[in-house]
Amino acid sequence: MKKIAIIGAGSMAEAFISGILENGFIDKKNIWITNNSNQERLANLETRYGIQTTYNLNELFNQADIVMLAMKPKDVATAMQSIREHLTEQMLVVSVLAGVSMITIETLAKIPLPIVRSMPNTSAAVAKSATAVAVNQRVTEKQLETIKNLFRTVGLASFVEEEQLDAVTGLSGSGPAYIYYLIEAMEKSAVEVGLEKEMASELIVQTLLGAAEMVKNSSKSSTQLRKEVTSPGGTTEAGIRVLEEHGVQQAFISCIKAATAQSKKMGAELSSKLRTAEQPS
Ligand SMILES: NC(=O)C1=CN([C@@H]2O[C@H](COP(=O)(O)OP(=O)(O)OC[C@H]3O[C@@H](n4cnc5c(N)ncnc54)[C@H](OP(=O)(O)O)[C@@H]3O)[C@@H](O)[C@H]2O)C=CC1
Ligand SMILES: O=C(O)[C@@H]1CCC=N1
Repeated sequence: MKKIAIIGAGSMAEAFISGILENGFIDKKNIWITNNSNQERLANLETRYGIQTTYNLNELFNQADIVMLAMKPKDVATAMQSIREHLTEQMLVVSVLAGVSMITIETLAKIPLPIVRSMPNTSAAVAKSATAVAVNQRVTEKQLETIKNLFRTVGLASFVEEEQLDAVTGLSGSGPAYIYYLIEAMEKSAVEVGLEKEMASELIVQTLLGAAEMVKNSSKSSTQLRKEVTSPGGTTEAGIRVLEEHGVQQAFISCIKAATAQSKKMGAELSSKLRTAEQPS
């Protein structure tokens, strides 16, 4: 049975744990987690999921097969400094960090390691993450199998080139937030057009699920499916005209480009900081 040690106990780590436990891929006795200092958060996770929490790094890393890095990118250098003496070349390091390259992680670890750079999303909590994964050349065939199983336990997982991960981050890593933003707008408008909140919420969710299933299962493009809803001179046409007038589609395109650029920027800033720190003064 695999043991996983998770460093960082925030939203992404919790979504992952919840998804893993739902499918029983790793037993809760073998899911270990730590954070920086928020003891209350660890106690809460322990109570809710029955997983193991500790600030004792010997206990955390003892016989760990997988080490998951789940802190914010800005905290990775400090975190790696405290954990690196516990890492061994046999441990598979799985990062979910936006923007941070495998080379940066290896530089911080100071030892050669099998590394997986992934970009899941918080829908891992309901086993519906859209995850993209890149691996370095030290990852063995057996570890590759483990990774496939791990990520497929929490949703869909595709292997990509590392260069593509910033774009994946802008698209599907941040993606749930764009959809929640749309839902927020639909909820507000539902009340304004006179619908009761709870009922409107059910209609919105079902509409999104239905549209997603249609795109997934139909041979028609999303454009074609949209056109089929839009009767000439009808309600949809009136609504879409307003979206077009406000440049909503273009705004979404710019949004995904901005998020992609931010992922690249965070990674570049971190590696430039590391280079500066390495230079002799
Ligand atoms: N949220 C999301 O939708 C997604 C996030 N990600 C990536 O996941 C990572 C985590 O994001 P998220 O869960 O949202 O972040 P959160 O801010 O919710 O959680 C960050 C966690 O990291 C811990 N931490 C900070 N410094 C250290 C340290 N030195 N040692 C150990 N733990 C530390 C914090 O502990 P404490 O509370 O004690 O300070 C906290 O538990 C990020 O790198 C992000 O890019 C990827 C995909 C989606
Ligand atoms: O906002 C962020 O930086 C993280 C990465 C992808 C989703 N959340």
